[in-house]
Amino acid sequence: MIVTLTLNPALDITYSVAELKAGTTHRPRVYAQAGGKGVNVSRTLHALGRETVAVLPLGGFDGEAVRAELEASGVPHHAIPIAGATRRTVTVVEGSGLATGFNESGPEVSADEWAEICAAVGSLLETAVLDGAPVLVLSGKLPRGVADDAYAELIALADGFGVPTILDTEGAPLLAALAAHPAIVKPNAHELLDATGMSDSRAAAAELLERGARAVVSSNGPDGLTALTSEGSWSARPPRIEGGNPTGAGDASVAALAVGLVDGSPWLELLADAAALSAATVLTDRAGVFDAEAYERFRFAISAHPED
Ligand SMILES: O=P(O)(O)OC[C@H]1O[C@](O)(CO)[C@@H](O)[C@H]1O
Repeated sequence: MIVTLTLNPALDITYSVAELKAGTTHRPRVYAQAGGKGVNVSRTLHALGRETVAVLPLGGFDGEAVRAELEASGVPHHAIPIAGATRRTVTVVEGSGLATGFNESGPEVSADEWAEICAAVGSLLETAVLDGAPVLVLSGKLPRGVADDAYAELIALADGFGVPTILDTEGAPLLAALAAHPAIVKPNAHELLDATGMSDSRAAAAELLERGARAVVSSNGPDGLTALTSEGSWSARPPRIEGGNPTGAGDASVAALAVGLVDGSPWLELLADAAALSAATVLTDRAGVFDAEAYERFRFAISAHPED
């Protein structure tokens, strides 16, 4: 069982246009679906036939739309009602594959709502532990009202059940979480440099390891993924893709990392799979949706290699 938690979910809207031209009117192709990083991870895992549940606070009109879409698409979920209104995230994707995002900041989560979220995660993990070896995935930006050490608190909670965590976030919440020893942190290259204030990715990943992460996997778009642990470093590069939609490609790699953690896969296999799933996600118009045929092809074509 892979439990994902998206503290600031969204009604994810994708506008596909040939080219974005400021100051003009566009008539886009539109997709609207439940989103936020952890939701995309659960959607991917569900499509892979893996057991998952997406935990998310929901409120307001768009929160209802998110809930209805999750019901319709069959992604297992556990919603915690909140007073604030769930946000929208809008991505405009051009034919070239260039994606421009507009991520609203989202609602405030009260202290009581935060306590309910923690209790829900705790009881899901407690049950999941009885059924096997679960993993907890923590993804995305924190909502207002929740302290920067929220992820640290959740990692400690999971640790109490012996459950490893994968964390995909940025900035202060990422840094605050490291001392709680997440099994894997997955910042993208920009977030990695931004969090550490460094200019070299390898040194920045080493810094996160030094501060407590057990493994650092950084994603760098078409350049692929690099993992760093105390045992070594490995990289995998996806095939070159023209066009598509890169939104949610990082979430697909987190889904693959979670599967690898559950299965106990070696890093070479795990990274190659993450690069393949993420590339197969770029090929589709929608975040959190991958091209199954391409995924099978890429899995055999991509191999990871150790870094010096
Ligand atoms: O939590 P944020 O960092 O604002 O990211 C949310 C967004 O990220 C995505 O999951 C893509 O990774 C979008 O679907 C969108 O909902």
